[in-house]
Amino acid sequence: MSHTTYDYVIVGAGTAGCVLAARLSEDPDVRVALLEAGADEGPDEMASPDPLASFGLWGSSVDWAYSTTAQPGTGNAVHAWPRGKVLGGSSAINGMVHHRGHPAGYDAWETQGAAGWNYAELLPFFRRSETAPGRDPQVRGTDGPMRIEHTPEPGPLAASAFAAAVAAGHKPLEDGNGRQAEGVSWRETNVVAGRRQSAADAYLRPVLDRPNLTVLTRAFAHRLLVDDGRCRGVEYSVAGQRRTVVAERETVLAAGAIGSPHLLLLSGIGPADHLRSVGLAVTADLPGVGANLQDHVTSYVVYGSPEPPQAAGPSAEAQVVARSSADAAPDLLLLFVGAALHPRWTGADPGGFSILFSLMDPASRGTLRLHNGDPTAAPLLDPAYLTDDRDLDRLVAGLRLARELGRTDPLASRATAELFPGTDVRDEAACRAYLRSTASTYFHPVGTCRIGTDELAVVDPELRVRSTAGLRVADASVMPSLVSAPTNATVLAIAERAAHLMRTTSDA
Ligand SMILES: Cc1cc2nc3c(=O)[nH]c(=O)nc-3n(C[C@H](O)[C@H](O)[C@H](O)COP(=O)(O)OP(=O)(O)OC[C@H]3O[C@@H](n4cnc5c(N)ncnc54)[C@H](O)[C@@H]3O)c2cc1C
Repeated sequence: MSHTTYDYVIVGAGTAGCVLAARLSEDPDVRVALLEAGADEGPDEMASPDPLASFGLWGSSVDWAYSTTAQPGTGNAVHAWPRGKVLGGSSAINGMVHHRGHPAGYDAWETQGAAGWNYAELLPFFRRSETAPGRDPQVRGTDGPMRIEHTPEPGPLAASAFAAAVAAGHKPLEDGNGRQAEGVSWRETNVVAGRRQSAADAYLRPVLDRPNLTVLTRAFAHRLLVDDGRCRGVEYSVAGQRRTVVAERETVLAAGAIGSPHLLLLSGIGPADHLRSVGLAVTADLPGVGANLQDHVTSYVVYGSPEPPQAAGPSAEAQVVARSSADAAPDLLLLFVGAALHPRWTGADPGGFSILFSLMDPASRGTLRLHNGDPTAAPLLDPAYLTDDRDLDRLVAGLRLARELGRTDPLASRATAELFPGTDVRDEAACRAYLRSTASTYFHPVGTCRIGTDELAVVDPELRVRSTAGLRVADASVMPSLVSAPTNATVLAIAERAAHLMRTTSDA
């Protein structure tokens, strides 16, 4: 087996891994290796600025193509869980929305035991990640790698949706990522000059010529090398050849909310009973690994419209952060889409429009578990959608809010009919049944290696794995709970902070 030695070994070149590789290799005296199971490039559709075009990437060479276990809370449906497998990871196949969400979602992390993880502490790292010209520089970045272009001029339908949201009582915000986050704003996207800007485009490609940075693609990590309580590196394979890579300082898992807990479990770090049940030796009994799995659930109201179909490409769309009840935290996100979506992401028709409504802080919690000890076998993914009844109640409130928008002018006069759920779905029981049969993923699993200090925490507030020296996790898996926005901007900030922590805190 060939061995190569670096200071830092990062597993996974997704959103977080690209940030970590770029930031850690800024110091010319450290040697950084970045391992990625996918290739360096993928199909041309990856560059498309049209979020709906990303459906075409599902099941392609750049998708892990996971699926959930059958979900009793959504009529026993099995939900497709695409995840990026290419430089840029899921940021190379996602919907490109750039949104932080409401500060309350971050402050809740600290309340749950993630000391020092709140919005105020993360703000410098959000700012460091982006360049948002024309925005308030106290809260938005001015020189970060992720460039946020001005929102394009809205088409008539999108302008009507924004105006209807204001007429329905949602506060108009000049910047949805600015000082105020609750209300209606124009969605920002990771699109630059008409092309997707993944984390690889923003962070990694510009620094690929650094002599102290080695990027290994098609390098599939099988397990961590743990010796005497310390992680020494990673065993991986390229084209069927087994290799090891040694980390003299630290190994960082940035393999995502599925990949990172999966690798910990395959390395014997996780709940001892579960590891033994699949025949793996226990390296460290860490019961929280793979627990706390959660995901945003979404459904939609769809209207027919005589309007000409919206041109594909970067478009201005209205988004609303709202509350399911006056005493709730901001827990609903409504997103206007200028196409008639088919249920559960099975396609879209160009005529008509949709209002997605999503529950942003679900109470339901599920698990990621090993099927067996084979690293190439997909793990069992059970997000336990809508198993906590409070989630369904709040989603019913989301349906009500979305319909209220659809009934409000000037949007109402642009709709011909409510196609889904349809006007016969009215009473509480019918709405609940509609939601159980249509609710699906918003593609934002998190939480499987949660930050904290209690028994079930996987990493401490410096992101060090609680059982094993020389090992951190820095990606979507460390989020204790979901925030009121899609997760990519949050992961950029987590990884920015992780790079800072790695430079300033010891690894033991
Ligand atoms: C279809 C879809 C739409 C989305 N839409 C949006 C959106 O519009 N806006 C938004 O903010 N968020 C969106 N998200 C979510 C967002 O993209 C993710 O939360 C974010 O990219 C997660 O970053 P990460 O670094 O944690 O993981 P990832 O970006 O998934 O990176 C993990 C990387 O690790 C690699 N890896 C995993 N296991 C191994 C292994 N064993 N060996 C080597 N490499 C490995 C993977 O190939 C991947 O490149 C969407 C996600 C999807 C899938």
